[in-house]
Amino acid sequence: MPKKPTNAPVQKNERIDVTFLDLTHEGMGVAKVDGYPIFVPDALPGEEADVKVVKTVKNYGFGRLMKRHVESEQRVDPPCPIYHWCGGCQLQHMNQDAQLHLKREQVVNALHKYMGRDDIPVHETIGMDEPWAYRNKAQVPVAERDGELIAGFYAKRSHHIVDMDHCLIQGDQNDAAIQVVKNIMKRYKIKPYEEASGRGVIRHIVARSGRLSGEVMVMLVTNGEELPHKKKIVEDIRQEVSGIHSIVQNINPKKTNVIYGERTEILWGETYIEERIGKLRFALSPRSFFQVNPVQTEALYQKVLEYAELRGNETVIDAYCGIGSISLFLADEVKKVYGVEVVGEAIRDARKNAKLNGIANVEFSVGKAEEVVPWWRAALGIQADVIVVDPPRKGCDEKLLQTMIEMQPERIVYASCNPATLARDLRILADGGYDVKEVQPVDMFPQTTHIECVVSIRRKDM
Ligand SMILES: C[S@@+](CC[C@H](N)C(=O)[O-])C[C@H]1O[C@@H](n2cnc3c(N)ncnc32)[C@H](O)[C@@H]1O
Repeated sequence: MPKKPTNAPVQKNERIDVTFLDLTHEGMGVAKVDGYPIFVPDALPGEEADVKVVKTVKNYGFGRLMKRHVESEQRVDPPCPIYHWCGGCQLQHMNQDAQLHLKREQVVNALHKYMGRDDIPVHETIGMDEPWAYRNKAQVPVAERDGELIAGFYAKRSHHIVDMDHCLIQGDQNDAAIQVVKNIMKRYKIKPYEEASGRGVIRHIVARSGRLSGEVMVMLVTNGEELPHKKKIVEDIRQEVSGIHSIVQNINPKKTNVIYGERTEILWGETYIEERIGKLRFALSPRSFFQVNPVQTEALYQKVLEYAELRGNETVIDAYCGIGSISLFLADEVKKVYGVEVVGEAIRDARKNAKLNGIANVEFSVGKAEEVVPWWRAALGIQADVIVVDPPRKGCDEKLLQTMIEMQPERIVYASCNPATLARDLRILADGGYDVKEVQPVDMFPQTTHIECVVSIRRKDM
């Protein structure tokens, strides 16, 4: 008999009747046996079921749902035929209202857990009218299985590709472009990259599109310089991908899970495609970060603008500015915006975007926000009235937070894609003399557990 791990009140293969109380970030139902959590795929809060325990470790276990006794009113049939295998979405089995509610709860819980605060107003999540076909970028790994070329997202918790003909959250143009490239690879017998041996040619197919411009960029991420039948492949992509504007090759010879290599070469067309948010035009280079859901990006930026409470005479810092989209969105309403971003290519795009939109009161710098902002203050005497931060999932660097506290801007607007690091950082700002006024969650990633939010923060004496 297997040894019972400490704290586990159940054993592997045991059958138990449970009631689900919660959902994990990966969309698994959470049930508890004597306080010991058991995570079960395809189970929703409020449901009751017969579960087989499949794994136990010290502080939690996993189960498989054998029979559902009570079904949640929030449950819907997931429209995607591969939903249960593919790891791309986690919430298709939950109706839209319940998804929005769950996302708000994630934020409320993080504020409670990491800040010990239950008094900060968290608004209802702003959802999409049509929460499908919203993504403007698809990066799809390719492989060979049983002699067949497959392309799709990784299965949940694995590196096993689930072959896909159609993705319901992808924009239609990207979706079609991925299938075209997959067929072209078959036509010219281009070998996909093989993780184990490090051999093969194409690692990922990437398609990016501008929702309003209709322009499409196809990027082939290859294992080396060589791309057999390059000319024919480029010609076929030009003929077969609707809206094609740019074809690029990114070279990644390293044995790594990181998708992109350092070098990117243009094979045909422009070096960028265009996207629009509100009245602004944005040029997107192959490697620059851009929000994946342009419809909701506009809602997010409107909130940033509202929370910035601009009067026209402010100096604003936009830290983690990407291709300068927030800086440019605010520029009309202020005296000056300084943007800082660590990726040089994104800053080149930001400058190009400023010109494209005829905006002159913005200045962009390449570097780490935590190094550049203190330098702006010390060497150039820049004093911000408003600071906007939009960091990656790991949140703001503590040095940047300290600089912000020392700089004493009247208002801070924090856009975040990770409630846990957001709450951690808000606590530092609150301890540094700032009031966290309110939080607005925005559903940038329908059908997934991810959530974005914008927070209004004010200096306490204001
Ligand atoms: C969530 S994105 C936000 C981009 C932009 N505000 C937007 O709305 O598209 C975070 C950005 O921070 C950049 N970044 C990551 N670490 C950084 C750092 N230490 N300093 C400055 N930028 C950084 C990333 O390259 C990325 O462009």
